Amino acid sequence: MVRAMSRRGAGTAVEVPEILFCAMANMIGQAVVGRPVLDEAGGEEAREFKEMVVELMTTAGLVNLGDFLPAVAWMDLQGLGRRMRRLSARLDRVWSRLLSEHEGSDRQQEGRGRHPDLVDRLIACRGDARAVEDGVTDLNIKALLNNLFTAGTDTSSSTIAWALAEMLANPAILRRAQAEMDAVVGRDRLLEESDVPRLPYLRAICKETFRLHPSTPLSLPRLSTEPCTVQGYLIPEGTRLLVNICAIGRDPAVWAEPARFDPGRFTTEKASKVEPLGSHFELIPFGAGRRICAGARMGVALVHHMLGALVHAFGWEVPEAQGAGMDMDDWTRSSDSRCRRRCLSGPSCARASHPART
Ligand code: HEM
Repeated sequence: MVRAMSRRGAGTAVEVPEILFCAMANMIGQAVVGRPVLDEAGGEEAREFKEMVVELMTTAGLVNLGDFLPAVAWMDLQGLGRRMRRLSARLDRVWSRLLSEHEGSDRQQEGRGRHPDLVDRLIACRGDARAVEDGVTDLNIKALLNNLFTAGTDTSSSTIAWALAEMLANPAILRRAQAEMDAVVGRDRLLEESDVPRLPYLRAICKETFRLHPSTPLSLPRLSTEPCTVQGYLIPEGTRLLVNICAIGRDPAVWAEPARFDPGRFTTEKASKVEPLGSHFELIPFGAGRRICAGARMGVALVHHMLGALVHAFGWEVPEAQGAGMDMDDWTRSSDSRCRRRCLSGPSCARASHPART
């Protein structure tokens, strides 16, 4: 990602969300199918894939009348069911192509021999009734690809885009982060993942972004399997539950000046121990408990490393052509439903120019 950006030359404007999304899909591709899946410079294929992922997440998050009035659900009054089926068919074509390419390439398969990727292992279990009750089917594999690529890409890339946008809006934070990196990493090489434990301010910036801009603001809908009482409220069996992650991160009873982006709040000795991985309930961008995000540790590692690499390697500024500056509104501050899409795919500010530093 950093190489692709520097090839564009100093001072060129880059569409940050696009380039991040592409890098993210490629890293997940590397782990899952053993190769990058998109052209690293972004382009049409990356744009189309990102569009599908964002549409999937926004459509799934819309209020569907049929959920509240089951008697009329079959009419699909808002057309959401039709929209999801169309989208699902488009995505299914992408996964089918990936799966058959994976099987088709003997040379690649030989190369992977010693280091089988996730799909190699799943293919090896296909039809093996001992592995899973009815064996693993192509449909199972495609569903898993769908899960990993959609849940892992836009979540991580929009978090990084928001972090960068907040740093551009607060240049003192950007300068402090770069000073920390210069002291720890220097300017002769790129920042590596192993540097992250020695960069407490970078980690504080990531936590503050997880708090203020969680990529999954209402988590995923869950269903209670038995009745229970929570703080005096009876929740009957079969209730659909949404955890308002966004409101938890902005609770004024817990966070001073909750609307302010202030990584400093995580630099005190006590607050620096608050981690976003589900054991501190005031900060749960990945959910918590048994159904916590399956990729939480990967998500944290990717956000730290990629944000760090971008901030360390380049100087950042908003291009003059952007005019009045950045639009930092998200869906919590607007009744416009398009803002929800914007919140998921990152702020509209994220086109930035990037003279290289490293
Ligand atoms: C910044 C990055 C990410 C954030 C903020 C995030 C957030 C979340 C949240 C809030 C949930 C719902 C948890 C719940 O219901 O309690 C979730 C579920 C999930 N996430 Fe992530 N995620 C991120 C990255 C990833 C990555 C990198 C992957 C995999 C490559 C991933 C895979 C999944 C999967 C498979 C689920 C569904 C788990 C289930 O079915 O219970 N996520 N994520």
